[in-house]
Amino acid sequence: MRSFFLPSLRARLLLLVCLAVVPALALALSTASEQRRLATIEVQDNALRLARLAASSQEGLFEGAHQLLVTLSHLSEVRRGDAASCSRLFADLVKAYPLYVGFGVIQADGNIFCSSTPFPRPLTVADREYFQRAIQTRSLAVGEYQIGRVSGKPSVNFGYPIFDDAGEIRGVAVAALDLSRLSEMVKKAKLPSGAMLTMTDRNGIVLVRYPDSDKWIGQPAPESQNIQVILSQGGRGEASGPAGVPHLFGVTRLTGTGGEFYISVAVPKEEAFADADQILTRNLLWIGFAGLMALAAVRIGGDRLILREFDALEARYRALVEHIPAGTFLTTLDERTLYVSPQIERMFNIPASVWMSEPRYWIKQVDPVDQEQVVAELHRFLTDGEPFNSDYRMRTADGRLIWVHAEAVLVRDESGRPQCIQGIVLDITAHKREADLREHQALHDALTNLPNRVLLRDRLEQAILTRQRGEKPLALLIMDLNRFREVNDTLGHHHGDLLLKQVGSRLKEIVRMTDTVARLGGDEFAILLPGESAEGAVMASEKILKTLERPFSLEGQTVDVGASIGIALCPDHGSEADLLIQRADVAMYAAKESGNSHAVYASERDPHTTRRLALLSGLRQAIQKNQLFLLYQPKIDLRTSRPIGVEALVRWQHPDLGPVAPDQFIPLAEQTGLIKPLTLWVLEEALRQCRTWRDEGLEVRVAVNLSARNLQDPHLCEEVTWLLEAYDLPADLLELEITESFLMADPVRAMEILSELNGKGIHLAIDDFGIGYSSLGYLKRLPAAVIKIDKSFVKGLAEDKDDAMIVRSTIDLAHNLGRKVVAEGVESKEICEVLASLGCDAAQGYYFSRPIPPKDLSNWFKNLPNG
Ligand SMILES: Nc1nc2c(ncn2[C@@H]2O[C@@H]3COP(=O)(O)O[C@H]4[C@@H](O)[C@H](n5cnc6c(=O)[nH]c(N)nc65)O[C@@H]4COP(=O)(O)O[C@H]3[C@H]2O)c(=O)[nH]1
Repeated sequence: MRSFFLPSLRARLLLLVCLAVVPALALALSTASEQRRLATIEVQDNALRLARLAASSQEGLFEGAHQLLVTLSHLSEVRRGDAASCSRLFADLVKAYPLYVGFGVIQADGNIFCSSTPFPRPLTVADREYFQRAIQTRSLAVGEYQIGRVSGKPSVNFGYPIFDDAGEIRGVAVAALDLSRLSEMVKKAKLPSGAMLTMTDRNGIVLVRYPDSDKWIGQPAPESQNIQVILSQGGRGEASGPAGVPHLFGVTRLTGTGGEFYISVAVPKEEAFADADQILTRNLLWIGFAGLMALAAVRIGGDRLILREFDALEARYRALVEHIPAGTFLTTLDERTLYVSPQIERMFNIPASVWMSEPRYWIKQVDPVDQEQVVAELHRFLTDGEPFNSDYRMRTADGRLIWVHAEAVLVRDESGRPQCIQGIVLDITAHKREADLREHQALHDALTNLPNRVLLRDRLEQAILTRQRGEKPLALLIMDLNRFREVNDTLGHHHGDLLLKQVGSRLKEIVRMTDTVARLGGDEFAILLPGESAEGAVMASEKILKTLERPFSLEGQTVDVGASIGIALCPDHGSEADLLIQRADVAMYAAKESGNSHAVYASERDPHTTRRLALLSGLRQAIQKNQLFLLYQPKIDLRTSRPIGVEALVRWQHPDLGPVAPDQFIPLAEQTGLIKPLTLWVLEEALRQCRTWRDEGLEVRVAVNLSARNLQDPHLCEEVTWLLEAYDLPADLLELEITESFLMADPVRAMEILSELNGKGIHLAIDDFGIGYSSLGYLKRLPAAVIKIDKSFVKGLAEDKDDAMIVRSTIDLAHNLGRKVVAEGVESKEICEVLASLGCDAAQGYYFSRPIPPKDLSNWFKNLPNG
């Protein structure tokens, strides 16, 4: 990570400094260029001025030569044709005019007539251009560079025609200008340093050159080819000078001289630009110096003031990145790893160099099971720019499979273009394991490890959905154990837990793999049977009940528990999970109440159907608004034929539905909890009536029915006692009838409550005896004084031998246990007599009286034979 971006930062700072220097550099260069341009103009102007100055002085010289020759051409020595005197004159004249190397006269044929310099043999100059032109033009002609044939010196000759009196040309007077002397004159011109003044003839041959005149006279001037061009530019220009060195030129042409001469002043460009170049050099030095200073400042100061800060920042960032409990990474857009933090190296035991070794290396480590998902999510991330956020499995170097949580974002530049991918990776294996465990715990029962209600509901929903697609039936069984409470209360919770575990194991053993066994809480289990019809569900229930018949061994204690199973079917009883659970529950209670071990849901027994819900709300109001009333049916002693008490039987006059039989609303009240207020209402009403009768002098024991739910009410005994006290009645004037099958639903609890009630002196009777199959041992322990034989046995007493046998053995059994027997449903004298013959103590039934209102009962009592 170190120096990951600092070098580039430093380089960028240095680059900034360099960029800052560029404008200064450009300014210096453009200034220098301007200065050079101005210097060029100035130097060329100056050169031209000097050239013109030199030209005008040369023109004066040439004019002097012209005058001199005109004068000479008129001298008598010249005109007389005396060569000797002419030569002498010219010899003297040379001394007087040191600028000339010689004077002479040339005859019209070109032969030299006389000369300031003696010449031993005849010489001709007829070929000289100046001579020819002087004759042709009949005026002054100036020649080109030449080496004098008489003087042997370099010169430029002036020729002027000599006319005779007739105006004919007799010859040409000549003056040879000494070029070396001419150069001497030029020396006086004030030339700028390094400048060069040159005079050339029309052939570009140097006549005069300062400096180095001796070297150049008679030589072709290098710049001569450009002279015409420069002249065409107004006399200012640029050309290569001696040794090819570029020069700035000022050039002028000598006019009115009778010849063609050029004077130029040339300054080497180097000299011309010396000032500008010097300034440029100085400026460049300053800029360079300033740049170097800035670079040094950036390198030293930048490092100290800025980069050190960045370094510290980077170190802090690195410390943070490398110490957070997550690995961080940076990749290119084509997933080439640029950086992985040490956490990632440790997490996978794979060094950073391996991660970086090839593009998309990381994807190889993803578990093949998750690869497709990861690649798809990555594709979405890279195309849509949505943050990458995913959990998947990856393989470590040592082959372990770990769960990781990865998040990544695209890092963008200022214009929003993605530059690279940055992200974090967390090892969530432990977390995942915990979450799985938590999920398992949330969905399973801790004791049995079976699915709990939540998971059952979920699976049920799934099964319903699958069924809808496949049109397969589905059965839900809800089961609770019959004697679980007994085990719990007698052997303790530990044994209760063991029992539940064993029940769970047995249930799991006998169901199919596709079935679900769940514990709903307490001793309640559910079994989900997908694809099972009603017949199949009944068979499964029987199988379950059979497997539970085998005794359970709980740490040496052997217990028997039965169970009740309610069955609900999809779609017959509903297509919603909650409804099916509720209906299987209803069926289970129905099974319990009916004394059967299993029952399929039937809407008639369901308190939740529409009619039942309407009844339920009506019943609630009926209790509050006194729409209930009691009828009383007497019980007759079969030996004395005297009444021994009455049974209070509740009636409901529904405002819309008319009379509603207790068979319809008592189970409803039991299933919904309304039974408690209802029982209290009946108890109070019956005791109030008993009080009234007593006040009227009629001492009659009133029997009130209790239901199974009343036996689970811990306040029952207290409330009954309170009512007896409230109506100031002795406890033995109250009898409580409890149906045998209710007792068997929770025998331990029933025993407790009955003992408590009995302890208060209240009479107890077991109702509907014979259908609940109570064990003899249990019956023996019950504190009930009376056993009421169910009317279903009594009815068939005259014809059915089995019924007669049951009634007889019940009477015998009861008597052996010291209990009285009351027969219910006695409708005829014949049955009454059979019962009496069997030793039955008392009877109740239509034969004696139907259930009647209390005032009718008072009359009934009074009308008895022994009234
Ligand atoms: N066929 C026939 N029936 C006879 C004869 N003699 C009496 N009965 C009927 O037999 C039932 C006797 O009451 P049960 O067995 O306790 O059965 C009762 C009892 O379990 C329940 N019940 C009635 N009142 C109450 C109450 O106040 N509280 C509770 N918890 N249950 C009650 O409702 C059941 C039905 O009550 P009822 O309809 O009043 O029906 C009464 C009564 O009218 C007869 O000779 N032949």
